[in-house]
Amino acid sequence: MNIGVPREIKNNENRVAMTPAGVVTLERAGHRVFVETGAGLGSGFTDEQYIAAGAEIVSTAGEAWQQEMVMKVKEPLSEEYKFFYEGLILFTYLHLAPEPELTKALIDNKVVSIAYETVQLDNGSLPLLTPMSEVAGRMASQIGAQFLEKPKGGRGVLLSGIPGVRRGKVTIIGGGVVGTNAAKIAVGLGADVTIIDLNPERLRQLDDIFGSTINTFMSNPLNIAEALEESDLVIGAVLIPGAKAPKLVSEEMIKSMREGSVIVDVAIDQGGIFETTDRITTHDDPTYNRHGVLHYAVANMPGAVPRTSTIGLTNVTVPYALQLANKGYRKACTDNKALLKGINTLDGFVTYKAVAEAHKLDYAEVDSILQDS
Ligand SMILES: NC(=O)C1=CN([C@@H]2O[C@H](COP(=O)(O)OP(=O)(O)OC[C@H]3O[C@@H](n4cnc5c(N)ncnc54)[C@H](O)[C@@H]3O)[C@@H](O)[C@H]2O)C=CC1
Ligand SMILES: CC(=O)C(=O)O
Repeated sequence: MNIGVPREIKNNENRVAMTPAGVVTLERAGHRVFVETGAGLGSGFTDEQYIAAGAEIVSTAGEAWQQEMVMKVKEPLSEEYKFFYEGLILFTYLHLAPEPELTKALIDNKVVSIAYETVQLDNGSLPLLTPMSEVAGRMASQIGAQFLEKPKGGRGVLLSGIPGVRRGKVTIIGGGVVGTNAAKIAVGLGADVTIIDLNPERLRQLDDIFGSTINTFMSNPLNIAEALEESDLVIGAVLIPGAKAPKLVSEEMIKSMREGSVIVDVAIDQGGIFETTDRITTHDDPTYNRHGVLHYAVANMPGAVPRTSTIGLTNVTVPYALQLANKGYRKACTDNKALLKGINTLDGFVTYKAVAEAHKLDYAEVDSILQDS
């Protein structure tokens, strides 16, 4: 199969969908990889390294996009929709629930879109989301600590406190991969950490992992409201796979927070869990102030640490890309049910229920389309 790897064009998105090591894996299996010139530079991979690995360098995005399968990191931006064509296999993060226009463009052009974030194993885990959630979770506490500094607009709180002065309070809503990794860093910084989750079993696991270094609470509006009133930093880390994030924090709750507190809505890629994170920010201009609270809502946080992120991402995506390339998407997805769950649009239909519900579009069972065609 011919595989294209375009350069990412989102603001400060320095990751790339394939490393030279990934090229070697695919090339040895008999596939050709076409990398847009300069695509790897942000992650420290030169064109020469790709050529040495067996890739062909193409000078335009169009040439990378005209291949049978395109691998990307972030969802295509509107200026990339013109590259869609019927039957294109697009393997990337998509986050379609908050993206009606992208969903429509994929359907109209009958793209076979396979979203990294909905590839799901039988145990419910999301193997192609996990490494980036690890990165974003760890970054969330680091970023929150930074924006709590006065010159950055925060209330001037040092999360660790010092002897004689109390520690800063961090509340993490959602105790999955992002939440756990955010907690690791926040605990390491010496903060007073609370994790709120809806799943009692998950709260038990967190209690086992962190012991008395954290507090755990069941997710309900009262517990969230009480935690927010006294938090310096709140991290949004909830996910319902494929669906729009639930708005768990109301504008009233934000108003109850102290001036200069910070929220980091990691779940913004699925629409965000705060009523007031009604817009996505960028690494260039990452925060805005609402009711005296600094809001950070960058949807591609790992793009800021591309060396770590690109390697972490491709470690997990390349084995799935190899299955798609070796067998074609129909057989690969029929043989591997985790990959099948990744298909969000096919033959002009939305095949992921939560996405269809988010846009009030007809939903078609992916199995039935694969059988019919
Ligand atoms: N902004 C960015 O750059 C990035 C964003 N993300 C996003 O971060 C979000 C979280 O991802 P993961 O941690 O990997 O998901 P996960 O599935 O590991 O964890 C989600 C957690 O939310 C909990 N949850 C569900 N409903 C809840 C509720 N009503 N109240 C409290 N907790 C609830 C679940 O029980 C689970 O523990 C996703 O939207 C993901 O796409 C991930 C990586 C980068
Ligand atoms: C998960 C995701 O969207 C990202 O890493 O940018």
